[in-house]
Amino acid sequence: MIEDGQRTETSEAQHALEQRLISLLKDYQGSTADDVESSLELTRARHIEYLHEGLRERQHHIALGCSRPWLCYWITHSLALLRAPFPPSVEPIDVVNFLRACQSPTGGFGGGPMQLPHLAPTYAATSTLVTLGGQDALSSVDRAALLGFVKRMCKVRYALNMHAGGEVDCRGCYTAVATLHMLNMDKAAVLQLSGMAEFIGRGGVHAQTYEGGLGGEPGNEAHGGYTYCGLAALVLADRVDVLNLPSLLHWAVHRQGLVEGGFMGRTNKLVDGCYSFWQGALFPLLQQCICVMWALLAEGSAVPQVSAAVLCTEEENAVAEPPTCSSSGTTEGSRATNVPDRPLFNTAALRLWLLQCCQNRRGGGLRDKPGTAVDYYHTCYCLSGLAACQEYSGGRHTDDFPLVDPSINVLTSKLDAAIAYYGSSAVCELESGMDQE
Ligand SMILES: CC(C)=CCC/C(C)=C/CC/C(C)=C/COP(=O)(O)OP(=O)(O)O
Ligand SMILES: [Zn+2]
Repeated sequence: MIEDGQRTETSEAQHALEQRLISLLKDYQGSTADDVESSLELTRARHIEYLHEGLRERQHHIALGCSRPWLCYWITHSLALLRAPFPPSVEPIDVVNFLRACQSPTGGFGGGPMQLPHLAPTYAATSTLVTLGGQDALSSVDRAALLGFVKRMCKVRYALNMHAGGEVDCRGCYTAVATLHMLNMDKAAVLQLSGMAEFIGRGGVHAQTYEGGLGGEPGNEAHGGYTYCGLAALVLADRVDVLNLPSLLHWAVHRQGLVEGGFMGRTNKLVDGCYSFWQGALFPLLQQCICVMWALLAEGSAVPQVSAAVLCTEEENAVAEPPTCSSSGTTEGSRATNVPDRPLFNTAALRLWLLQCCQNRRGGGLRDKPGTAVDYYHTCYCLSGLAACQEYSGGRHTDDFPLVDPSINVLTSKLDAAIAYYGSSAVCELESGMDQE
């Protein structure tokens, strides 16, 4: 907290925002004076304790019986973001062995041992193994069988089933393409078989709505979770050309709550900590597409309003010139080469919302909003949102997060290591005799 005497002119805006959040927080049921008065620090040690407890109790999460690889991912990724090791009583190999038990002999991973393969836990298990890294974890994925499973999910015209006979929405497109990306496997056949570009964008059934965001499936309301899945899938597939990017950017900037600074998932709904990632990560992804977007604007599309919130300073809000593109001007590859010279959303406001309102400072963990309980899903995505704030704040604030790939949400260093491992000649030779469907 800033002491009155120490306040400078530039800290005035931050102080005003802090005061606003404090009075807001006091209004929420269940908040205590202690919650409100604490300083704006990430209470790392408490969060690490909470995550360690989750790893130790992992076997007992019966209520989440079909999401157990997700729990592994939320916890291991959160620990990786906090640069924290596993607790002494749990070895990374325990998690690898558990995920091995979730792997289906027909390819892909189920939500628990002996369950049918499903694209969502397949993405979660793979992200966990990539985050753990090393020979044991990376070699445990049966890549050939997994590709067969993903191809079998492409039987519908447009997009993929989440599991055999299951629902069809943007999550399937994303989890399929993100998993293949982590495993350094060719995405072209799955793109072609699924027609996912035309499912998400123009040219087919079109999940992008009149608002600019994407619905889970064509005809549904635009929603942050599905918008992330659709945009990230198209970035990874190098097919953002099918989207109306100015309209998507316009929708995304207006999802940041003007009062709280957090993001909402849909128009006129409440802000929620987890959208700090689902919505917050849209901006670095859009940044990767920005040269394409400005080319579209040059063709005469409407200019998007880039200012994220009234909380920005005038200088931050000024959009006199298009952002500079520091790369070759293409969207090739999934890495953010075009680091913005100013953030496309209000990173300071989002960070304050997360630190002030979403942390449980005493018990550890992060939450949807004050008055709700912490859980591992919100802990993972609130921390992921904070990491995005750090990276795209143009150096304005740092909470010591490592670099994260916004299209996959694993550490960039871990993703690079996995891609190199799967591309190495030793692994290719080992797998060369395998039958790829
Ligand atoms: C990688 C992967 C599988 C990603 C899934 C992304 C996704 C669809 C996230 C949305 C999760 C969520 C909080 C839904 C709540 O909708 P709601 O209608 O209850 O909440 P609302 O009021 O905030 O819209
Ligand atoms: Zn949430």
